[in-house]
Amino acid sequence: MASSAEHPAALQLRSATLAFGERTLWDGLDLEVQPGEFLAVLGPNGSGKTSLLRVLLGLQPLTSGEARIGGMPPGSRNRRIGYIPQQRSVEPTLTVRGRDLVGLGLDGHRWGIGWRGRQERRERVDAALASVDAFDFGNRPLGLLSGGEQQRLRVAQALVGDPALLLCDEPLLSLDLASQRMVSQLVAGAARRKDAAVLFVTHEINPVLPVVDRVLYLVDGRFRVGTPDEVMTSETLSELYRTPVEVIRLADRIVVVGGENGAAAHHHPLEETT
Ligand SMILES: Nc1ncnc2c1ncn2[C@@H]1O[C@H](COP(=O)(O)OP(=O)(O)OP(=O)(O)O)[C@@H](O)[C@H]1O
Repeated sequence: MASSAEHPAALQLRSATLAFGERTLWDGLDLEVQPGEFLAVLGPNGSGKTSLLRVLLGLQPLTSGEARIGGMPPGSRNRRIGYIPQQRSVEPTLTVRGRDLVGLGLDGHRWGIGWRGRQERRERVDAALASVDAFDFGNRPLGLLSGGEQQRLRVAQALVGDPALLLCDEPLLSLDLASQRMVSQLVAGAARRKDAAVLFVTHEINPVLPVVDRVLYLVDGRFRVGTPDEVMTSETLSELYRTPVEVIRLADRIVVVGGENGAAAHHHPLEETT
């Protein structure tokens, strides 16, 4: 559906440029993401993926161009944005419970006050825990949970406020392959049910391939947006990396080989195929 004043895109960038001093991260980026759409953001280290999320969170102004979230400037509708940070393990001694972490996602919402508010809050946290299948370990201390379990709780925290846009910053890092797939499916399933758009920054496309609608691939100031079939080709990646890169389809996986400046290393093909 085309966006309009009544049905604004979940997110819109027009001629968006971000530069730090002499260094331009991306230039003239036009992008529209519709409610319910899942966009994977790929690119090597330093290509500006996290900076893009910071722009959308209203933490980083664009150098030029325009950004809109649900038709509004970034920063003005942050309550309708869910954010999943990079996976990192918490201290084993951390005694905060999973459900308390999820509840933080509701802070600032109107149902936080009074008995009725507390009741509604509990119901929402319960529903979010159930949606990521974390009910069994929601009462256990965070520090005693596995990385995958912790990340499921971060997904629940991001979803509990009913976001229209979900920003995920490499939420799969350091998870094993099974957990990577599970977290990707949970995010995509929950977002589709609620018609939320997803921007999913990832080093590896394979765990999200079954759920991705389009890919934004950033390399050294250049970028390409399209379906995985359009972007994840030898031709397109060779253009983006400015060196021969070969993309091989193996059943339902994409393997990237070659590339002198790190295309293949960035995709960890060996790790992915073993
Ligand atoms: N506020 C800032 N001032 C100056 N340079 C910055 C600022 N924020 C980010 N950068 C630089 O911009 C570049 C892109 O950073 P960013 O974190 O967006 O990349 P990334 O694609 O997310 O990388 P990674 O995959 O390593 O997380 C980096 O070289 C970073 O040092």
